[in-house]
Amino acid sequence: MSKVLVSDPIDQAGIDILSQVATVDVKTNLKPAELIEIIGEYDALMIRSGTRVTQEIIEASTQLKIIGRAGVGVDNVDVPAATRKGIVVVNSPEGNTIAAAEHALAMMLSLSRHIPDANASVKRGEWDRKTFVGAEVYKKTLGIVGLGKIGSHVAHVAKAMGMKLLAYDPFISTERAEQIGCQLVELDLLFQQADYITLHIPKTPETANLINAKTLAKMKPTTRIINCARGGIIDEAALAAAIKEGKIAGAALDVFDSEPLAESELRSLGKDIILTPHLGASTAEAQVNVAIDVAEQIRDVLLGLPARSAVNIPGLGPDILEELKPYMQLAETLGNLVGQLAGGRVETLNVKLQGDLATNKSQPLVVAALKGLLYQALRERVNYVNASIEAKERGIRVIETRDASARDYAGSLHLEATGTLGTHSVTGALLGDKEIHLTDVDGFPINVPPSKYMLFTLHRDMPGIIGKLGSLLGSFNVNIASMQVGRKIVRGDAVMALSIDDPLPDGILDEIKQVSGIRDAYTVTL
Ligand SMILES: NC(=O)C1=CN([C@@H]2O[C@H](COP(=O)(O)OP(=O)(O)OC[C@H]3O[C@@H](n4cnc5c(N)ncnc54)[C@H](O)[C@@H]3O)[C@@H](O)[C@H]2O)C=CC1
Ligand SMILES: O=C(O)C(=O)COP(=O)(O)O
Repeated sequence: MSKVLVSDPIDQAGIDILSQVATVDVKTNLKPAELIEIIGEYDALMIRSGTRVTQEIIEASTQLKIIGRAGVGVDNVDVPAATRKGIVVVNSPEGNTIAAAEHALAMMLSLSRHIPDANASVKRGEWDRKTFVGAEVYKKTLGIVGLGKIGSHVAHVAKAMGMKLLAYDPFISTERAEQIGCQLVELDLLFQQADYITLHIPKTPETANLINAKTLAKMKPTTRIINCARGGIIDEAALAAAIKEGKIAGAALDVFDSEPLAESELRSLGKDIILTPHLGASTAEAQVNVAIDVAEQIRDVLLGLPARSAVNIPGLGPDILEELKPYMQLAETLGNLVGQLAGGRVETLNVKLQGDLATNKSQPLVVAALKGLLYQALRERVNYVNASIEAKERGIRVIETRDASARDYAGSLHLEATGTLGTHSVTGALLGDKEIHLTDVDGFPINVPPSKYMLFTLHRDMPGIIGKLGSLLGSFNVNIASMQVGRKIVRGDAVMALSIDDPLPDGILDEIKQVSGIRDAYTVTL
């Protein structure tokens, strides 16, 4: 039975799902050294933001197949290191959207009305109505940095509160922003005009320290900043200084450069700052959502099925996966086949998407073809996660072309591998949307479903050759399940594709190549 380590608190609903397929150990607050010591036992790791999955931890794993982040941000996981090791990293892109957006909105209103400090003062026995005079958000300008899932929900609610919305997000269109009721502007303009700035971006090298002394200087003395995205997007020392010097009015922070927040100037800024301990996703509803979402993906991967929200399988979202699933199998089979026909070291793989496939998102199909191509060399170590990296490290050049006019089949895939031993090609299509058929080998038209053991010959199309091959195989007790010849002209060159019931015994391939008229022969295991 597989073993799953849950190293941060997650909802029981997730544990229940994992328990269907695995032994689940919940061990929270592990020190890095403790995690390194035990990670070798586990097939899956489930975390939230509390566990840092570093390169050392990933390298110490020996059978880890999946890291599941019960939340959105995967900045606490060394994703490139996981990718190199073929470990799929999944998250829950939508499970806590509402929770995080509502926390940001709650922070904005709390900061405007000094609710935390006013509450604390009443609880101390005071009745101070002067100190806590606030500001309204109605008709104020909210600058949203990052108009993704959380930013969009914040926009939706803020709009209903009568706020004017500016947004900065270089990856979304003006039309989309307008649909959400936001005016897309440059960052500088947002900094200059916003009364409230709320951050909803991932932490990346581009966004680290986005709010710093220089950008803070562009803001109005009445500006309030809300960060429920990630620590490190704000330079905390610069922010504390700006609030102290009255350059901006205040800030509400849920996330910090280093968590838990250690000694910090931020704690000394009174009612102009609100600090919460990374609570954005901490609602009962969100925790159930993310736990189920991620546990289901871990369960699926442990059962050998694909994950729906893998962050390190390029271009493979759930909708695309659904649409391309049968073609992924086709691409993988063809990659495996052409790799075996080419033998030796493959230097170039041409991937041609034909017919309807020419209009599809091709990246997953290319990855699947590479996975198939590398299977002989890497066996189970190659998967959708690391196939592209492994190919790159082996110097395999991938050329992708499209031909929408190829109409023999609704959609077909043509792979051509050139390596140290020459060039070979295969084409395949799906019949009835499901069944894989090989439709061409080395330029010769055929129509056969692939089988586990196959034999291909390149020969001269002449009488008697099929009989000779048949009796030779028979003398070695090899049973032929099906056989088909593909030729372009009568008595010219031809290809024979045979499905056989068992692997070809040693030595027989050389004898086949000696048969007069047979120029070459290849045995393939799929
Ligand atoms: N405090 C908490 O507990 C929680 C925090 N989060 C954090 O909130 C953030 C946003 O989450 P979602 O909205 O779900 O993600 P999302 O992926 O839907 O949206 C992020 C948006 O940021 C934009 N973006 C990326 N780089 C940018 C840049 N350099 N400048 C401006 N925009 C940029 C993207 O185009 C995208 O539209 C993430 O960092 C996530 O980790 C999420 C959930 C809970
Ligand atoms: O989902 C996210 O990105 C979060 O920041 C939530 O973090 P958490 O799971 O509450 O530790």
